[in-house]
Amino acid sequence: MTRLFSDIIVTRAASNSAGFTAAPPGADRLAVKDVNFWYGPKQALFNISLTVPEKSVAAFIGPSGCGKSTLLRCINRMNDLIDGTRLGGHILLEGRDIYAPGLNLVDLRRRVGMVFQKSNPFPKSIYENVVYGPRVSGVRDRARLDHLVERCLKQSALWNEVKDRLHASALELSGGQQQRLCIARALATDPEVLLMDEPASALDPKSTQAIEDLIFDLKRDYTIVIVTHNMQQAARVSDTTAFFYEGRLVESGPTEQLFTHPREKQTEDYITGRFG
Ligand SMILES: Nc1ncnc2c1ncn2[C@@H]1O[C@H](COP(=O)(O)OP(=O)(O)OP(=O)(O)O)[C@@H](O)[C@H]1O
Repeated sequence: MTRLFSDIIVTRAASNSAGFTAAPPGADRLAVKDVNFWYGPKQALFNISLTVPEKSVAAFIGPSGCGKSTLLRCINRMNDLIDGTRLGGHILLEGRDIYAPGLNLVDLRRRVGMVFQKSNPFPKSIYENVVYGPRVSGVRDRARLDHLVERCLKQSALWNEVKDRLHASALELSGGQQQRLCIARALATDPEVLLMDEPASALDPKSTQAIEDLIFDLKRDYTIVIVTHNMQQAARVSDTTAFFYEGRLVESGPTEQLFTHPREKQTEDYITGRFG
């Protein structure tokens, strides 16, 4: 049995000033270990363990309500913002537990960027949207910010469409362009991991294709986790896939294997459209 979401590698090393460690050689970028999660009394995730290799795309799939987005939001501690939530287990970024006491949350969210289903640009210019995070972190140098804007908009394949109107409102962009702008904004803080919660589900086929092409390009530099309802999309963009059902991880592995030779009957029923 080949497993890309392989056994968890937990290695301790001296932490840097931000409370994180350098990646031990061969470590997965991200590891979820025995995670249980509750919204108040309701348990939404049960004993989830998986790993995501560096510079790859992992897709989370499964029927509505199975916990995909909940797990994604645990990876940058977005669920902390909801009263009454509780997590058991560990989520390791470069071998370091992101739920460890004293962890710097601002730094975590810089390192683990997030793109949502519905694009959410700020009501500011294109330029100001991209530089928002770096500005908050204190970057003031104009030349540096200009350079950053160009780099991030190029990385998000938006530069050619907006380079002549960087100071126009972001709200004037099309839905697909706004989503690419949100990706550029997420890239501006130099994340290592990008979380994407159904990033193309509100877009037309052409914009969806643009986002999928972009994900393919971005994995050269970033580790990406995408939640999607669209199984063709998971098959097209991801290297590994994890199938969830009712808060449990049913099966995970290389995408091609999971879609062609699923180990579990439940996975097969889902990917062949028998339920969900
Ligand atoms: N803020 C919340 N408070 C209470 N329960 C929640 C909250 N958010 C999600 N849940 C519950 O947790 C479970 C998992 O939800 P989640 O949104 O993670 O599923 P999902 O697989 O992403 O679904 P979808 O594909 O419909 O987005 C569901 O039963 C849902 O009702």
